[in-house]
Amino acid sequence: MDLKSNHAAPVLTDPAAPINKSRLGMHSSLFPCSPPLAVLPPGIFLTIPRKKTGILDEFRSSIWLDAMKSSSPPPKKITKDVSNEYSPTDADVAYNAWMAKYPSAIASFEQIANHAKGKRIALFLDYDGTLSPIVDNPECAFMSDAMRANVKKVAKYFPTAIISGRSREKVYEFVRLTELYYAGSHGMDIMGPVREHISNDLPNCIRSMDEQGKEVNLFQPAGEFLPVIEEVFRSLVQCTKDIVGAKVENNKFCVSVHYRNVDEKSWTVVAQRVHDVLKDYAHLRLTHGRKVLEVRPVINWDKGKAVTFLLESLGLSHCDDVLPIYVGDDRTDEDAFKVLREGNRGYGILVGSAPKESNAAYSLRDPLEVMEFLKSLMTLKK
Ligand SMILES: O=P(O)(O)OC[C@H]1O[C@H](O[C@H]2O[C@H](CO)[C@@H](O)[C@H](O)[C@H]2O)[C@H](O)[C@@H](O)[C@@H]1O
Repeated sequence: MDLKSNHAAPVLTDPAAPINKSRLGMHSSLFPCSPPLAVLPPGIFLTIPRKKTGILDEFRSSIWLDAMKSSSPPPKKITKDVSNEYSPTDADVAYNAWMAKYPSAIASFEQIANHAKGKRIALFLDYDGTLSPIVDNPECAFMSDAMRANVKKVAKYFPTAIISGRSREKVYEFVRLTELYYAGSHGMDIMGPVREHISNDLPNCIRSMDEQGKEVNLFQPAGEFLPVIEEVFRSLVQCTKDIVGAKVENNKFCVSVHYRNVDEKSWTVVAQRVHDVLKDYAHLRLTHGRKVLEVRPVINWDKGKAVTFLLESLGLSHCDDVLPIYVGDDRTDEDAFKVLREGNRGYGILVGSAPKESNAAYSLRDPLEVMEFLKSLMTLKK
């Protein structure tokens, strides 16, 4: 299949029109109505990108720039006047209204605990900005030992998975806990427990070994894209090398172009260069993360689908007594929040202190609060 074409512009949002799924080399049993995989999301299919020229015109350039600017707002500061008396600003009022809509998962813990009564919790955790603080250098986004210890403890009581935009190998290097399940590349690379009916039905799901030599299922729905992603990674490195502060990260099934350390005046240059490379790849799309442009295959797969897949792999689908909880800070985590909200199954918890619309039900300010929340969760152990 030709994953490269010179007639399309990179897709900025998920377009709708499906094309023949067999072109992706996937077995038809991946698709709906084939029990026992009926809980898996509807088919993984490619979509037809909009035809466009290779020029990032002024209008679209400003849309990119707005999205880039809003992608990682600074944490909320409480305003005090000079006499040190609290004087709420419009921003404070907006923040309080936002907190009323997305209450603190710590302050509302009793409510969460009541809902969890008689249920088995399944925990899903994002990595960057959730378990580790956001830092300038992505190579240095280490989680604290205290956080690692708490994740380890919580995983003793509840099945726990990390779902990250990083490559699975990289996120494992950071977390280094063997008792967890890992999904890298925004859920496009999942290592989960062995479940015969899944590996038998999905050609992109193979039996493999984890670091400890334990048998696992490895599901890589975008496997066919590996060479294209490699090629795009190299092109992006090449074409951004003269932009001071730009950094391109290979996340295996997706590529991150970081502009956190690029002077804001050059953000449009970053956008233009990424656009210039992607215009030749009709089957890649672009999403925005926290001061990062993320290039990924146009397949119908995201963190939400990864949650559904893992619940199925863990034998926790179709169970009324399971309460999935997903904690994440980024736009890509919204897909997972949405799956939980729409299925009325559990809670999304948004990490952050800058008001934004979300499909989450609760919020936590930062990774420190995430750790406090994990400690509280442990009080619910059976
Ligand atoms: O899904 P996640 O685990 O949250 O991964 C999303 C991206 O996280 C990383 O980038 C972000 O964190 C960096 C370190 O704090 C920060 O420098 C960067 O600005 C953030 O966007 C990671 O480097 C990306 O590859 C992930 O896609």
